[in-house]
Amino acid sequence: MRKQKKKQKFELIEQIRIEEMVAEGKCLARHNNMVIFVGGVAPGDVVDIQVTKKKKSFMEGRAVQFHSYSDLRVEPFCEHFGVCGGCKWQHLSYDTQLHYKQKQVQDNLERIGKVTLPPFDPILGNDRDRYYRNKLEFTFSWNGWLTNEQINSGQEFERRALGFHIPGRFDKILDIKRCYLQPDPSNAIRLAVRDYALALDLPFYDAVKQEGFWRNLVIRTANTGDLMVLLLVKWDEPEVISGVLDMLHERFPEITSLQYVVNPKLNDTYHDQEVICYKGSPYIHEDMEGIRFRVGPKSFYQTNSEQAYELYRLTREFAGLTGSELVYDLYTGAGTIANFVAKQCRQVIGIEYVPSAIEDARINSEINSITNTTFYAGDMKDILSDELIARHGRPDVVITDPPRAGMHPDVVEKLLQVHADRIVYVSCNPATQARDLELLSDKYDVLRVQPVDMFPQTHHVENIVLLKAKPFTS
Ligand SMILES: C[S@@+](CC[C@H](N)C(=O)[O-])C[C@H]1O[C@@H](n2cnc3c(N)ncnc32)[C@H](O)[C@@H]1O
Repeated sequence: MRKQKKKQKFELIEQIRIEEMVAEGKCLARHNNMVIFVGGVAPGDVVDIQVTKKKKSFMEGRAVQFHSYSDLRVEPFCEHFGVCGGCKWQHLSYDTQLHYKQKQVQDNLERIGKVTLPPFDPILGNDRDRYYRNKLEFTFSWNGWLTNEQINSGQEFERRALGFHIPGRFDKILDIKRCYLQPDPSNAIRLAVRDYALALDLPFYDAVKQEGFWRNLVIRTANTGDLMVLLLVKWDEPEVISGVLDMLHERFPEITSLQYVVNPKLNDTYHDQEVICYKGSPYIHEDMEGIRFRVGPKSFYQTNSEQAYELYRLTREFAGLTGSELVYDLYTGAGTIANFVAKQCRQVIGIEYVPSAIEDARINSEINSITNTTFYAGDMKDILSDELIARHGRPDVVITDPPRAGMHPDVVEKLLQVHADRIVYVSCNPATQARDLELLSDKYDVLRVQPVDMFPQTHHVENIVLLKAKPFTS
């Protein structure tokens, strides 16, 4: 018989003052020269901490009792705060959030990057600190998460749920009453689908047994007014699928794209599944300065349209384009930056791992009559090769927007060899960006740093850095 691992019980540290906000939205306190990382608190709170993990140089814990609250706190506006995995910084005012995001970028660049930095531009906040997302994905569950209050109330609650994952739990879903992330009619659509499904006898998904009919619901609201709803179910049940989609069509005439997927697989990804367009168009469109981006049910598009525009506008400004430049757009996704800057330069080469994103990138050039873009699909470290550079020429400007892990060392090495005059480095992870900046620092100076907030109420921050090639010294 397998032995049950005994859960170690660590100490309770009483009446400790939270000092600072640090990486990943955690706060830091100190006890007997040991650092403790705690979530869900604010600098200035005085709390009792139950230690949950102990390492040589740090501990992790959770606040179990509050003795006094920080002045930085505000009342969270969402009833799901503290349970739901999103919007974990709602207990801080938006100005405080921006302050800590800017600090997070500065600390990382100074501590890890160890490069000479110019004065930072102040973080660009989002005018809209709620309802800023254009896409949300909800999950059905046969056995939703009950809060402590619900359990302690002794009442019976509907266990079937449609909502978001509890942090760290693949199998537990919080039924969402109202979400403040996506504009109307997102909440009304989700609740209508939930009520429709509850009234029928078909099972909500069980993520442990990997069975159940109702799986996921994706809602996309574009800045053009287009609205896409995508329903995912486990097996084909034509009458039920038509029933729910007809109900949506009737109640929400603003839906421009109504689609569904029968996903019989064990996992939720549908990129390899057929999407059936039930009513309306198979696509929605986003708009940026008159450039239309076609977004299909499987396409990637930045989830905050308003701030994506600000991010791209600043990226283009940092690139200092005059019309004559050859630009390489690394990690181009659906070619959004490449197409956005194309009219201000001679030619853009976009490179991206995902072939379907590259198809979108090409289509987006085509529908906007952009003829000076060329896109390649493949791993950056293979595609960004001597052969590619011989074919297209040495870039004047490189724009790079890698995933959270940053750039592969071979890619950084290639950029050092290529030695473009300017690199605009867009990043969603200041720690890996700082690491890469240090690697580039032999040949590049940092000229500008501009954090941008794409995700209010969370600790996430985007950062744009302009690097300029140092003059050759031989
Ligand atoms: C942060 S996104 C940038 C998207 C795009 N610049 C935009 O603004 O929409 C990073 C992109 O890098 C791509 N990617 C990740 N690893 C890659 C690799 N090894 N080679 C090429 N592309 C990669 C991902 O598929 C993703 O589209």
